[in-house]
This record gives sequence, C-alpha cells and structure tokens, in this order.
Amino acid sequence: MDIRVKICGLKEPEHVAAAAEAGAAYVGFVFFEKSPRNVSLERARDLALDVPVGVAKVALTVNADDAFLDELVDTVPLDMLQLHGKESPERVAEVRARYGLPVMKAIGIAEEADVAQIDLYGAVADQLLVDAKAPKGAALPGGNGLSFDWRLVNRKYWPAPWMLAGGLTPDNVAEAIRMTGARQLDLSSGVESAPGVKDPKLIRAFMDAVKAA
Ligand SMILES: O=C(O)c1ccccc1NCC(=O)[C@H](O)[C@H](O)COP(=O)(O)O
Repeated sequence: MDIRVKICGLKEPEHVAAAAEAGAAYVGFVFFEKSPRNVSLERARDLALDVPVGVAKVALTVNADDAFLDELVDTVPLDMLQLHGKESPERVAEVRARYGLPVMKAIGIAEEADVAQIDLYGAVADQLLVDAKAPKGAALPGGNGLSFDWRLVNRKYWPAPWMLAGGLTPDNVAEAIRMTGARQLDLSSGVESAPGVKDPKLIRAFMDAVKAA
C-alpha cells in the first residue's frame, strides 16, 4: 500500500531536502507566531522555491483573515492551504473559493463526539487532517506530539481524503496504520530533536518505518 506522508513545520532548507529525499509527498510550513515552527512569509517563499516538483507545499494557518491569506498566496508558491483553527464550514468554503487552492481542514479528536465533525467538514474541504485535540490551555492548537485513541477512527469511511496526525513517531507508526487504515499521515514533533528542530535521521527513520509497515 502506498502511504503518503506530510512532514509539517519545516524551517530549514536541509530539512525540506531531507523530507523530499526520504519520500514525503507533502511538506508543511507553519504560520503561527507562538509556534517554535513559525516561519515568515519570506522564509517560506525561499523554502518553497526549493521544493522538488511533485512534493506538495502546504501552508498551515490558524484563524487567518483574508488580508493575511492574500499576502500569503501572493508571496509563497503553494499547493494547499491547511486551516488549523476554529474555522467554520462556511469559512472553509469561502477560503476554497477565494484562493482556488485545495483546502485541508484540521479536526481535533479527543472523544467519540468529535468524530461527527469529520462528516461536517468532509462536505466542504478537499482533505481532512484528523489530529489529536489540543489539551485545554495548550499554547498550540496542534503540533503537541500527542496521540488520540485511534480506535475512534478505526477504518471509517469519510467523503474527503484524510490524513492521520497526532503524536506519530517512527516507533508507533506501524501500529497507527494497522489500527486506523490511514493512507496518509502527518507529523511534526515525532521527527524533531527539540521543539521546532527537525532531525533528518528521524525523518528517514519515520519514512523507513512507513515503508516497512
Ligand atoms: O506544529 C505547530 O507548531 C502548529 C502550530 C499551530 C497549529 C498547528 C500546528 N501543527 C499542526 C500539524 O499539522 C501537526 O503536524 C499535527 O498537529 C501533528 O503534530 P505532532 O503531534 O507534533 O506530530
């Protein structure tokens, strides 16, 4: 089975190269000032220009307004927008129509009741990122290195393609794939040596573990 991986929160050209060389299908850039993975528009543009053809460039934003998104899409060559805040289904549809780019909506999962959100957003988004819900009071709405109970999404069918995210590592990814049937994966902390610092060895180890799964 061909599994597509998104490595998120890249800040350095050598880490973008390591992700692409290891076989990542997507690379993600974070635009959220409180994050240790935050990049400026100019930095992201430089990183994006070096991404090999065939690897999708994803911009992650949190409750961004049109003014910011206008500047983002004018500055950075992108293939997808990831909305990782409290954007409503209407806002997802609006962003999709305004920018003409595929939109991936992140859904935070902590309990069974959260799973219904997947159907709701699946009707308006091009892709869904099924992620662990951030704990109350967390500084970041994602990228916390926490998993959710994978039994909640055990081999479900949804209207839009989806990625599994939340606390994935080289050590647990085989089990995550087995339990959920996910065909796409997204991760950040699990391939870092410190918050916001990607480690090429961990990127390769993760991709090897996916290939072996
Ligand atoms: O990664 C961040 O710093 C971040 C900041 C603000 C909103 C979302 C963020 N990350 C979201 C991602 O797409 C992560 O890759 C996803 O939540 C999984 O993260 P992790 O559990 O660290 O693998």
